[in-house]
Amino acid sequence: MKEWKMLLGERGSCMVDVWPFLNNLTADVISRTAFGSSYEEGKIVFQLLKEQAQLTAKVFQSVYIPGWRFLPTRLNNRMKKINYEIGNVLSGIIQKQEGIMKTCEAPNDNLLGLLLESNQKEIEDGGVKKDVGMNTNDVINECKLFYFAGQETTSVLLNWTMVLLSRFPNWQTLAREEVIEIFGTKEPDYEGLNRLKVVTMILYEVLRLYPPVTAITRVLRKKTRVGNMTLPEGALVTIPIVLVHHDFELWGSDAKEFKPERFSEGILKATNGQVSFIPFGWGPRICIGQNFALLEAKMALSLILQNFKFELSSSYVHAPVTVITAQPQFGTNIILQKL
Ligand code: HEM
Repeated sequence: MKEWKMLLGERGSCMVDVWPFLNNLTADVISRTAFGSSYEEGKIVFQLLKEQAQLTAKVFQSVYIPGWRFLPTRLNNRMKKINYEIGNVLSGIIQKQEGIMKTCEAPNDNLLGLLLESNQKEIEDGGVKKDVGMNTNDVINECKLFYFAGQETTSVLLNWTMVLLSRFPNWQTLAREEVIEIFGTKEPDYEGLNRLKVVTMILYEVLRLYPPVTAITRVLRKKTRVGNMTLPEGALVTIPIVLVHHDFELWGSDAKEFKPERFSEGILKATNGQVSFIPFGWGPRICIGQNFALLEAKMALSLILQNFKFELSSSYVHAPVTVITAQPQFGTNIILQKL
C-alpha cells in the first residue's frame, strides 16, 4: 500500500502495472511464513525457483525427446545450476534455523522451524527405528513445494480479482462498503476477515472463472471406469479445472459471466452438491494452503479497497496465459485513485 501511495504522491490518480506488485506481496508473505527471520535469503530461493519454473514451462512447450534432459545443453545446465544454488541457500537457512532452535533466540513460528521441530521429535520418538523423520533434502523439498504451491497461485487470484472488480465497479463498491462497515479505516483483523461475505463471494467467483491452477493430473493406480470409458492402470489423467468451471451443463447458460451472487449461499448451494468447483483440487490431495490463501487474499483485498478506487487503464490488454498458473501475459495496467 505504501509503495502505491508513494507512486500516487500528490496526484489524485496514476497508472500502475499491479501484477509485479501483487507477485512481490505474495512472495513476501510466503517467505516470512516459511522462513521467519531468514525471509530475505528465502526470497533469493524464490527468485531462483521462479526462473526454474519459466525454464520448466519452456521444456513443456517443446517436443519431448526421451533422454534429452541429460544432455549438457545451455538450458539443462542452467536448470542444474539453479537446483544446486537453491539447495545451497536452503541448507544455510536450515542451519541458521537449527541454531536459533538450540539457543531459543526467537519464537519458533515459521514453517521451516515447525517442520524441523516436529521432525526432531519424530526421530527422537522413533528411537532406534530407521525410516522415520525427514532428511535435509526432504525438508528442502517441502519448503520449495510450499513456495511453488502458495506464491504465484495467490498473486494470480488477486490479479484477476482486481481486473474483474475494475470491470464490474458495482461489485467493487459493494465489496468496499462491506470492508468499511467491518473495519472502518483500521487494519483488518482475523476475526473481521472471517465475517466478509461479499468479498468471499467475489473471490470464489474469480477462482471459478480464472482458476490459478488450470488443470491437475493423476496417474491411475488401477483400472478405472469413468462414465462409459474404461481407463487402464498407469494412465495419466488430466482434470481440466478451467473447463469444468466454465461448463454450461454444470453452471448454466451464464457460466462464462461474472456473477458472484451464485455463491451468496455458499459453495454447496452454488454447485448443487456436485464436484464442479475445484480451484483447490479435491480429495485427499486437496490444497493444504486453501484457508491460508483465502485469508491472505481477503487481507490484501481489504487493504486495497480501504485505500484505493481502481479501474482498467485503456492500455490494458486482456491476455491470460498459462505459465504453470494462469497469468496476465502483458501485465495489468490499472488506474489507481486515492480514496
Ligand atoms: C489461490 C491460491 C491457491 C490455489 C488456487 C491452490 C490450488 C492448489 C491445487 C489445485 C492443488 C493440487 C491439488 C490436487 O492435486 O488435487 C494444490 C496443492 C497444494 N497447495 Fe495450493 N493453492 C493455493 C494456495 C496455496 C498456498 C497459499 C499454499 C501454502 C501456504 C499452498 C500449498 C499447497 C500444497 C503444499 C499442495 C500440495 C498438497 C499435496 O500434494 O498433498 N497452496 N493447491
